[in-house]
Amino acid sequence: MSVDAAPSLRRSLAIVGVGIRREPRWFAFAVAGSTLYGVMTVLTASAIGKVTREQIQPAVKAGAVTGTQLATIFAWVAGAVLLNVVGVVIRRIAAGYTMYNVAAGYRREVTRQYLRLPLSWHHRHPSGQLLSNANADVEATWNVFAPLPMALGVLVMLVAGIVQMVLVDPVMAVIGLTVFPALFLANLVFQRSMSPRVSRAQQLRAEVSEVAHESFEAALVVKSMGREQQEAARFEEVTRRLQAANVEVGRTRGTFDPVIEAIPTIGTLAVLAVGTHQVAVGALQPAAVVQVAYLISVLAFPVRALGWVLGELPRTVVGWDRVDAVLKARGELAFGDEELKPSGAARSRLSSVDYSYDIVDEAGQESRFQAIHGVSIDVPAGSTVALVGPTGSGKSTLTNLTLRLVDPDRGDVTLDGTDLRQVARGGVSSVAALVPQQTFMFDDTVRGNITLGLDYTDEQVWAALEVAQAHTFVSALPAGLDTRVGERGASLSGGQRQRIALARAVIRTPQLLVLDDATSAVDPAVEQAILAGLRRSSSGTTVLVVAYRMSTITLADEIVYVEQGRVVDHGTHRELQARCAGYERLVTAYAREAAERAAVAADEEEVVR
Ligand SMILES: Nc1ncnc2c1ncn2[C@@H]1O[C@H](COP(=O)(O)OP(=O)(O)OP(=O)(O)O)[C@@H](O)[C@H]1O
Repeated sequence: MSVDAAPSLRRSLAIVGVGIRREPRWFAFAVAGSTLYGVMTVLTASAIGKVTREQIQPAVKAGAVTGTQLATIFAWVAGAVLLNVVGVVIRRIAAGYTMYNVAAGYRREVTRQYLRLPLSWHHRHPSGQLLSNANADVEATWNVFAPLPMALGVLVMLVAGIVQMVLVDPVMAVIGLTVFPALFLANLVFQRSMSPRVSRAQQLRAEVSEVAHESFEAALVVKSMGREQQEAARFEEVTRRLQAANVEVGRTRGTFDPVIEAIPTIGTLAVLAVGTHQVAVGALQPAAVVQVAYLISVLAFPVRALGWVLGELPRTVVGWDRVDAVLKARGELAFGDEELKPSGAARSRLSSVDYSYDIVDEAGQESRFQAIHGVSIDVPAGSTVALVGPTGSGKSTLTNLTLRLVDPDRGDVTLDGTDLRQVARGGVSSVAALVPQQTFMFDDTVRGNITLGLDYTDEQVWAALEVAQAHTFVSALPAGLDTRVGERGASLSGGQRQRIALARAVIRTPQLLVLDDATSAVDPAVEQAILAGLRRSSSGTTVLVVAYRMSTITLADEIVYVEQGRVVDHGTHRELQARCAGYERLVTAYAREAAERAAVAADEEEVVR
């Protein structure tokens, strides 16, 4: 074995050990079943030797076979086969339980870890890769449990078989003992050439799933931009590479398989050649030759089973490395044990906060981009504060910081004076809610999308829908609250989805409600009604709203104006208009856009009349 193959074998065995420790009982059952099979196979050889000696040879000599002889032969062979079958059934069932239980456990862990890891980690990992980690990689890691119990159990068979061979005839046993090392060596060479090829195929399988996922996700862009051909070509390119890698794996297997198959057959032929000569010179009984020839052919199987395990081990290592990278991913948010007060509007503060994103370029080089520079924002309890700033100025990043979806690199973020890093897990989300730019709908009913499984009454749901100005359209839906919205809310318009997402936040009566451009798809009049409704219904709520419309901005008690990740100014709309040139320019543009839209709407009305 090469120098670098040894640690990899040791590593893969260590990984297998991890799996065994998770399902020791089922694994022990599987090995026991396999051992029964191994022992019975060897005993079958003895049974064949015995019936040859005691029943077949006399029958051949007599030139006729009696009913009793036939029945005895049948009873011995059938008994041995039955016990073999029992061993196989136990091993298969228990190995299945071992493999699927361990894989299911790891799938759950990977998924739990995804949900635990902060947004900053998710920013760096495409969802196709996550799918592949939770699925193909977990499978690749634990597939080894299919052949492993058999390989371990039949080791017993190998030892017992060799002992039996030596007992039957030492000369012929020497032939056997040459066959098995040759077979094992051929298997080792086979595994060494397979290992890199199998690793590459596994890596490419993950890549195919990543590209496929991205293509399906981007279906709308691809179709609307007429990029079907290019996207199909991109997918084809990666699948071709996978195809080539799999063909390479098949070719290697195809080259070795005949050699590995041929070795025991050559051994059996050698035993028959030497054996018949020995029988002819009267040195050996025919039964002994039959027994040893049978042993060589059946013992080739355990050696092959060991080969299958060795064949699976490279995939185990590749799969494990990818799964383990997720499980060991750092950056999990640490939680404290502070509780936030259960009700009443909360005061939210950011003090001298810096935040940087990790960026990975085409060449895989990591760097950091500082998006937020020394920002301090105070949102007094019960107030409505608007965040205003040009595109890319850091507004969404600030909302993420406010709700501790990410932690600042420097400075701190508090709710009612408690540093969010000290709050217990789940504490922040139980008192604060975010309605993000991109709304997500589950393929569930309207009710399910609002309650998210919590126990709210229909009255509460309708009240939240009313604040979100969604009650009219929901009551007009065919099944009202029970209407299914389709995958990602496909059966709803963008504005309707936003209003359901808003109702989802409102029903929780949060102490802090953060709206990140959450009403962009509803028309200004409805938006005005929503914000007025929020103010009326939410004396117990503080609202931080990322605003793009004059109507939203003028409703706020205070406006914070940001540019390039820095707070440039804050105050009332009038104050900022008077003293902040950047703000003035931006809101003038918003006002102009609103006026143009109103003019178009008026024209359309005129045409209709
Ligand atoms: N996941 C990310 N990785 C790297 N950089 C990011 C990431 N998300 C945002 N940025 C960068 O951080 C800066 C602030 O982005 P942010 O989304 O907070 O701006 P914004 O003011 O909300 O923009 P918009 O008004 O367009 O929604 C931008 O320059 C953006 O390119």
